[in-house]
Amino acid sequence: MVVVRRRNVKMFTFAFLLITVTSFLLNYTHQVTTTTWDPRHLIVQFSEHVQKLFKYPRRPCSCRTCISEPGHSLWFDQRFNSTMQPFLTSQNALIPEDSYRWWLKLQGEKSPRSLNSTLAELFGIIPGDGDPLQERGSPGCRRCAVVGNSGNLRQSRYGQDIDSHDFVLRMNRAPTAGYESDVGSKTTHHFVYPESYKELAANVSMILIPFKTLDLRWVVTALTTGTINFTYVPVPRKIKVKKEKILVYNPAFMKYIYENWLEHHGRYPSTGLLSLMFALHVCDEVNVYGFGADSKGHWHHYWENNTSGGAFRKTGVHDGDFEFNITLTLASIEKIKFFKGR
Ligand SMILES: CC(=O)N[C@H]1[C@H]([C@H](O)[C@H](O)CO)O[C@](OP(=O)(O)OC[C@H]2O[C@@H](n3ccc(N)nc3=O)[C@H](O)[C@@H]2O)(C(=O)O)C[C@@H]1O
Ligand SMILES: CC(=O)N[C@@H]1[C@@H](O[C@@H]2O[C@H](CO)[C@H](O)[C@H](O)[C@H]2O)[C@@H](O)[C@@H](CO)O[C@H]1O
Repeated sequence: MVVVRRRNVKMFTFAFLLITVTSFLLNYTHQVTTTTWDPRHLIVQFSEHVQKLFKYPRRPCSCRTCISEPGHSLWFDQRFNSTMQPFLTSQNALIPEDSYRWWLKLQGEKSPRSLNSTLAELFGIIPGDGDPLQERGSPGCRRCAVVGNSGNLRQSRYGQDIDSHDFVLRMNRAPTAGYESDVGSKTTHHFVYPESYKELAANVSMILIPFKTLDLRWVVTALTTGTINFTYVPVPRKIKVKKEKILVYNPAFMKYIYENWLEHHGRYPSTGLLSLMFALHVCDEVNVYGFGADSKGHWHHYWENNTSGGAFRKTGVHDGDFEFNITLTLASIEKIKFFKGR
């Protein structure tokens, strides 16, 4: 009798543990899995989940709702992959072959230099040891504002609201001086590529988005010899930003966005979408400003007076409409808050 009862307790404990661990691991990876009872498949899946769990432990989040939480929207869960790494770092400078081949075509670079030696040279100059925004294990609720460059920010009076975030992400040539009441004055991270570079305040992290090998080499020369001054347009020979403040966007993360989120629309993602997706992966709450047209249908920049500029929609590189729909869908499922401006 006692033996039977003990066996029952053991079996119950084993079944309970199996169910708990499996559901925790499946939940953890955010993947939409189809049920299959092939034992080999289950073992492979199980070991992959365990590996991911140890490699990418989930950061505790104390917001009311946290972006990476699965189970709220199938559309989101099917696209969001929390294991994708937004930065290249000195410790993680490997780009998978397929991502590299895709990336090489973005700007049709003729005879590119070796990527490995370029990255080795780059990480010999910049520390490239990650970003405090990314430090896992730090508790709390990371509130991020992503500020695009749309003219709909004019007269919006969003400035104070934007500045109240822990992290404020801006991009390209976006100025704050003179526009503080509408766009705020705080910047923690600024996304640029050589052709859109502007000098940043000393406390701002520069996130380089490389679209070609030359962009990575440009950072090296802009910090040293000053030899590169032209890519497809003139670019600054020298930059003042401190080496410690430079972070490098991961081309494999760009490809993930292009495939999972853009579903191959356009030639490659815009800086706005790259910044928004970056925020979704490193912040707990994301509020989006300065995306889309203004109330009159103009697509100009907030610092431009010529409202018929329309540069963002007119380029043949990005699918502005599809990108904007992603933003609206994210807002409709309450993963982000979208501030439409004026
Ligand atoms: C002529 C041209 O090439 N314009 C491109 C410019 C240009 O290269 C830089 O401004 C140079 O400093 O860069 C882009 O973008 P741009 O610098 O215009 O804007 C950054 C991001 O803000 C969002 N945006 C902008 C204006 C607007 N009316 N609505 C918006 O939603 C978009 O998400 C956009 O990505 C870029 O890098 O993506 C995309 C633009 O197409
Ligand atoms: C207006 C246009 O199509 N310019 C392209 C240029 O695209 C721009 O690239 C930027 C990154 O370098 C950024 O993505 C911006 O949003 C794009 O408009 C490049 O593709 C360039 C490559 O040689 O060709 C220009 O004609």
